[in-house]
Amino acid sequence: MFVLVNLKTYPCDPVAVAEAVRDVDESTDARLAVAPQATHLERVADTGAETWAQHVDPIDHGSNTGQTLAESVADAGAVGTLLNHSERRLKLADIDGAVRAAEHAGLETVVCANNPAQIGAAAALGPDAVAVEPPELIGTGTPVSQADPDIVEDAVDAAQHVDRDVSVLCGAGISTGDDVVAAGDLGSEGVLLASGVAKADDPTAALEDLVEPL
Ligand SMILES: O=C[C@H](O)COP(=O)(O)O
Repeated sequence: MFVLVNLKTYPCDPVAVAEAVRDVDESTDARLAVAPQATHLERVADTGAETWAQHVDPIDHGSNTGQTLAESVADAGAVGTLLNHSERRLKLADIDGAVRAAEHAGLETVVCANNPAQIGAAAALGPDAVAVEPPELIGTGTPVSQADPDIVEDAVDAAQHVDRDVSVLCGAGISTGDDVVAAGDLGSEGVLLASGVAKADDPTAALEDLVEPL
């Protein structure tokens, strides 16, 4: 299972969380990664933790003030990027452009979507993975795998119908090892989570709990 921890703009210490991700990753067969804010990418990557960007724009080098260039996040040490997160929605053409920009920079891609229909559309763009996240469950602590298991199974079916090479993650409210196991039982190959680790008093303990049953 892939456990991708999005730090959003939570007021946590990104380096401390990254060190916890690195250390727990070494103790499990699961794959762990962390997605800090763009300004923290280099410091986080320097810890040795697998580091992802939260977003890149569908642009090349040039006159794009204030935008995030895929090559720049790769230079900072990121190996992948989220795209179209529920809190950073893009138009379809821009998701397509951002997937191409990320690929050009050598970044792995996870395109987020709200529901199975959007997952099918996202999978058709050829990312490495898609992540289904019902927005109403994000940050609630109520796991999608428990509150809406059908959405995960339907997302897996939708993605496989389009492209069997596209992995499916699920997210929203995931915070325990049981949630991760339930996600896997529904056909998900990983989880995307944030508050369960970024807001934890002890991120290492939270991560250990997430991977303990794997
Ligand atoms: O990127 C992570 C997701 O939005 C899930 O957030 P959450 O784990 O706080 O529900």
